[in-house]
Formats: sequence, C-alpha cells, structure tokens
Amino acid sequence: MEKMIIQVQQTYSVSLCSSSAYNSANRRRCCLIGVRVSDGVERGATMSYANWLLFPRFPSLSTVSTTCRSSSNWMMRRRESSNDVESSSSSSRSSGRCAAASGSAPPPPVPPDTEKQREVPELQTLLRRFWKVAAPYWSSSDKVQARIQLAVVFALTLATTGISVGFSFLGRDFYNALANKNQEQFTKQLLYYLGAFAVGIPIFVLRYYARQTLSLRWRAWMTKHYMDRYLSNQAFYKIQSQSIIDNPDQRIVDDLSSFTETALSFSLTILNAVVDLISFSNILFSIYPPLFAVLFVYSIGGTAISIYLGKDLVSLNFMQEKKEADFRYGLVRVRENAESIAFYSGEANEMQLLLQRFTSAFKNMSKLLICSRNLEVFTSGYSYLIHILPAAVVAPMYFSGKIEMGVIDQSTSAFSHILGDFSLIVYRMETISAFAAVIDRLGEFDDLLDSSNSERHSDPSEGISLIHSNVKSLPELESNGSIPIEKQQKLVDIEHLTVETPSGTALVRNLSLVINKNEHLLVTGPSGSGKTSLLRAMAGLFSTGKGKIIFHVNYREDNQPSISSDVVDLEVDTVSDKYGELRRPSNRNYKGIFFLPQRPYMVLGTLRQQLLYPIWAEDAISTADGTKPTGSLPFLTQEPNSKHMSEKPSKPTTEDLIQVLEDVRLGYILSRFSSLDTSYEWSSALSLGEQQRLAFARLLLSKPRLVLLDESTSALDEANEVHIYQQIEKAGITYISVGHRQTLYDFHKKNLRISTAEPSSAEPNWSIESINRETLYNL
Ligand SMILES: Nc1ncnc2c1ncn2[C@@H]1O[C@H](COP(=O)(O)OP(=O)(O)OP(=O)(O)O)[C@@H](O)[C@H]1O
Repeated sequence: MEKMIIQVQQTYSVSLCSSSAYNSANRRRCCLIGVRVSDGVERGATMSYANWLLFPRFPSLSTVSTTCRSSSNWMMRRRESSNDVESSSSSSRSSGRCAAASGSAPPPPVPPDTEKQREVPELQTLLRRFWKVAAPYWSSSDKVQARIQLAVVFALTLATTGISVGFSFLGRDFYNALANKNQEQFTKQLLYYLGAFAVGIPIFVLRYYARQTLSLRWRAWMTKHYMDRYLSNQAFYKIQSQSIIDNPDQRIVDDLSSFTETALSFSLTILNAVVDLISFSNILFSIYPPLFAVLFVYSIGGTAISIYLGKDLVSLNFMQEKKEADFRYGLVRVRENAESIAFYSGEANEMQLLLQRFTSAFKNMSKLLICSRNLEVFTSGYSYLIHILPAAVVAPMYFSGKIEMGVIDQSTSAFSHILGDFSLIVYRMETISAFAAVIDRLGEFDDLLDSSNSERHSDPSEGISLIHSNVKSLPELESNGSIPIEKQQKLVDIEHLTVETPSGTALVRNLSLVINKNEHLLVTGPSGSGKTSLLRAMAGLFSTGKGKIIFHVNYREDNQPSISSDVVDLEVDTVSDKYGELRRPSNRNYKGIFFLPQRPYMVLGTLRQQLLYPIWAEDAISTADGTKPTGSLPFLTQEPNSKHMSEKPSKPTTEDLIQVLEDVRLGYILSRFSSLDTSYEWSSALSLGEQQRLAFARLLLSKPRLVLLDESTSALDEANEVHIYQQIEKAGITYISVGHRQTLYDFHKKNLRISTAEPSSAEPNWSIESINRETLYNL
C-alpha cells in the first residue's frame, strides 16, 4: 500500500467563502482547501466539512491551505490560530455530530470495503428512487402546512425574479446617466437604486429563510419516517447482523439532510430558471435577436462537454460518502471500545486500521478532485467568457450609435441570466452528481426498509413461524369456560423446528419439544453449535429455517385471557399506512416473554431508566431540567399506541425499584451513585457482573411468564448465581437458559443437548433428558 505522509505547510488558513463571495454567473458556493503531499506534488482536494474537521485531530496529518473547491452547499469560516469553527449548514453540522449521536448503542459492523468502483445508476432508477424518497412527505399528515409553505417559497421566488428584472432596468438607466455625465439623472437613479435595494433585499432574505425552514420541516418528517421503519420489524438488527448496507446512521443523518435541502433548492432553481428565461428573453430579444443564437449554441455545447467531463462524479461521490462514514465510524468504535483497546494496548493497530480507512477516503477524494479539476477548468472558462461575449456581439451597434452604453450592461446581465438558466447542468454538475449519490444511497436504504417491513407479509409457509397463542383460541376450554390444567401448564410448543443461519447453514435440525410451566430447561452444547441461535429463533431474530414455535404465555397470572388478539403472529405485528407511518410492533415483553442477552445492554440515562427499560423506558425519560420531553416535534404528533397501553403492566413505584435492587444484591449502588435519577455511563461505571444483575432486576420488575437467558450469569460468582436463580424461581418465572457451567444444572429440570450439525447428515442433532441431580453429582 502506498504510504502517504502529509506535511504541514501552513496552519489552517482555510478561508471560506460566504454567500457574498459568489460569482453571480457561477452561482455556487465553494470552499478551497488543498493538501500538499510529501512527494512534492501539489494536489488540491475536495473535502467535506466533516473530513476537514477530522484533519487537525489526526496526529500525523494536517491540512494545508492551497486551493480547492467543493460542490457541497455549505459555508464555513475558520479563524486563524483558533479552534473556532462555524458552520452554517445543517448537513455539515450533522456530519460532525454523527459520531456523537451514535451514543453507546451496540455498534453495527462496517461491511467489508470491496474498493470496487460503484456503477453509476441508470437515470430511470435514479428518477424512480428520487420520487419514492421525495413523494411521501407531500401526502403525509403534515401535507397542508408543507404545501402552504411550498407555495409561499414559490411566490417569494417569483418575487425575487421580478426584482432582478427591475434591477436590470435600474442598472441600465444608472449607467446611461453615468456615461452621459448627467449628474441630476445620476443622483435620481442612485436614489431609485437604493430604494429598490431596501425593498428587494428583505425579499431575497425571506425567500432563503422560508426555503430553509421548509427544508428543515421536511427533514424532520423524513427522519422520523426512516427511523420508524429502521426500528421496525428488527430491520436494524438484520442490517447489522447481515451487513446488508453500509452506514445506515449516516444515511439517516447526513443524506436526509442534504436530500431535503438540495431537492428544494433544485426545484426552486428550475422554477427560477423558467421565469428568468421568460423575463430576460424579452429584454435580450429586444436588444439584438442574433445574441439568442449565440447563447443557444454556447449553452448546448457547454452542457454536452460538462456531462462528458463529470460522468464519473456520481460514483466517486457515492464512494466518498461511504468512505468518510467508514472512517468516522472507525473513530466511534475506538471511543466505544476504549477500555478493551487500552487493555490490549492496541493503539498501534487501531491507528493502522484508521489510517487505512482514511487513506481509502483520501485516494477516492484525490480521484474526485481530478475529475472536479477537469470540470472546473472548463466551467471557469465557460462562465468568464460570458462577461465579454455579449458585449463583443453588440459592440458594433454601440459604435454605430444604435444603442447606448447602458444597453451593453443590460445585455450582459440578461445574457448571463439566460445562459445561467440554459446551463444549469454546466454550473451544477458537481452538485447534481453529489445529489445523485445521495438519491442512490437513500433509495437503496428505502428499498431495503420496505422489503424488510414487507417480509412479514410474504409466504407464511417459508421460514420459521412464530405464533403467540391466546387461551381464548383454544378449542379445549372446559364447559365453564375455564382453561384445562394441562393447557395452563404448557408454555412453549416447538414443532419440527430447523434453525439455519441467514446464509442457510443448518444449526439445529427437526427439534420438537414442549416446555411446561416451571419446567426450566438448560440448553447445552459445544461452542458454535447453535444454542444462541435457537434463542434468536424464539425471539424472532432468526427466521431462516422451518417449523413452528408456539407460545402459550399470553394470559395473565389470574388465568384471565389478556386483552390482546386471539392469535397474534409476530410476523404481522406492525401496521403501516400507505406511506409507512408505522405503529410500533407489539413488544415481545408485553406478551409475557423476556430475553436476556449475553452482553447486558445499558441505555443512556439514569439508574431509573436502566431499571424501567425496555417496558416503561419512554415513561422514565426526562430532560436535564426535569421536565418530560414530548418525544416528538410540535408538528409531528406521535399517535399514542392504545394497544401498547393496554398491554403494558403497571409501572413500578420508586419503592419497587429500590426493593428490586436489594433483591439482586445491588442495593449498595444507590448510595454510591446518590440516587435513582443520577445519569452515568453505566456500561463503564458498573462491572459486568453488576450489569448482569441489573438486567435481572429488569426481569424481576417485568414479571414475565417465560424468560430466555443466554449465558446471562456468566460474569457472576457462584453465590450470586444461586441467589439470582432463586429469585426468578420465587417470582414464578419459567426460564430457558443457555450455558456451559456445571453449576447451572442445579437450577434446571431438563437438559437439551445440541451437537454441532454435520453438513452431510439430515438427522436431528439434539437430545433431551431430565436432570437427575444425584446422578449428576455421582458422575
Ligand atoms: N448472522 C449470522 N450469519 C452467519 N452465521 C452466523 C450468524 N450468527 C451466528 N452464526 C453462526 O452460527 C453458529 C452458531 O452460533 P451461536 O451463536 O448460536 O453459537 P453458540 O452455540 O451459542 O456458541 P457459544 O457457546 O460460543 O456462544 C456459529 O458458527 C456462528 O458463526
């Protein structure tokens, strides 16, 4: 691999353009940054704001200011010798924040970087994806407000075009007065000009503000819409465990922001261009009709050349987004796994891995830069020539006295306006290609979320069926309506179950088994045989394979049927309307089944929130000032899920929470961390064993009928393990545990042994036997 050392040439003297630095013909914002590499070759680099921010923090790398340009629509200012960076774009801000926003949730793996150049999607695919991503908002519950705001923005855009036309006439008279040395007329025109500024400028500003506000509102709706689907039907889990697409978080944070902003600005640009074209064509035509022919040939030729020069930009931009997100994610992983890396002394390795990711982003950026540079050479020449071209064409008329000096200025202004309208592709090639990459990434994500949420509606004979049976549906009810004893005892019925990995490798074959109340089951077997995968299948995380898992836990302790529907198939839990406004799927925990994973998950927040997770988590969230957040933006009303409400057990009191901490022998942490409402980074502040006991506290509060424990006591000493199992048995909870420890046999009635499945055999690879403690100890 090529080794790159970047030398510091000058300290961050990156000065960036504000909107006032625009070239009116060019109409683009740009930032210039460059990088000088040690081989002495000076290369400019097109850099995103996030990447630029990361540079100074990278010990062996530093940015150097030379020349660069970026198509992204952000502005920033960095003061020399200061760390103060300001950004005015939401997209750039979000890039910087993405890492922080990831919090301490279990991180998804980054899919392997194949370094393959991505193919440019077809125009038809891009248009379909654009429509699919953009359309839902305009028919959503916020449609009235959205359409009104859009109409206001359009009206303001028309007004600004009218003002531009007015300015062109004012400019003509102003320069005529100047050329004629008519001081009285000049003063009058100057006053008109100033008056027009006073009226016009607020309208320009208002248009910008209205557009940004609408874009923010659209983004907020889309963010919720995407997060809803991402967190439904365990789509986030499938994406993570099967590495289906890269960086979904970046797509939600950065891509959505830049999509809404660019889509709005583009549609207004097109509207503006049409109106401009009509208004200024009259002016230009009245001055000199042949100017039109010159303009037409010039713009068509320019568009063709810029499409040719910028054809690789879409795929390069796509890869750039991915590579930057991968690099940022690498840094997030260092933060998340700080302790493990420090214990391993793995800094050098991490540095190497991070540098690899950065280098990959850098190389792609260099290619992007070369492509941009070629395009830029052309577009700069193209835009500068228009300053002299119209004047050169009409100059003979001026010399012959047919037109005045001011008309030359007006024709240049009209020419540049119309050319700008005809040359949208030339001027915006870089932005269009970056936008196409965003559409591609979002469209891919959207299709994936749709397919994930429609999977449940596919052929039920395929895959593992997960059925929640309610006693009301049982045909064998006694004549008085009560439930037969044997049915009350039955909790889980597994019929001919074959569990496979998502890639299709069989792990458990043809398993049939019944688990009755208090018939605690221990699942054992060699590492990698599929014990956790069996629990995954029972939790609905793995659906590849065949067979049925029927839960009979959906009635209350008092044997009264619960309120939920007769037979609830988890596969059809989520309900979505036309545009996928989802109701959260019914929570497995509300159905009397609880799952404790091997690695305890600590949510961000207070000790109270830890304990109330996941059933009452949303009730426990409060802001820093102690007030309850609404959980939704003012215009995005969150529908209360009445089904949820009725399923939820009543919320534990503070006394219950304190008691349960005592029950799992964690009472001492209350005094150590002052109160239940203290916030900490709990995954670092508590030992693994303490975290496991906290997870058991959640379990005891939730009072399920059945719990699936995946090596959930692996970090506990034997005394605490005994105590915890006694507590859950006392609470009347039936448990299925996965584990390797000999001590676990003491707490279970049956043992399901799974052996590693032979690929060549179709025979069942399991056996079940009762645990006879005496035999066990005699062995
Ligand atoms: N998402 C996945 N894609 C492909 N293979 C997977 C996936 N998840 C698990 N596997 C494979 O399935 C097999 C069984 O994994 P599982 O976690 O169920 O094993 P286990 O018996 O619980 O092991 P251990 O006792 O070590 O925890 C392993 O070989 C694992 O690599």
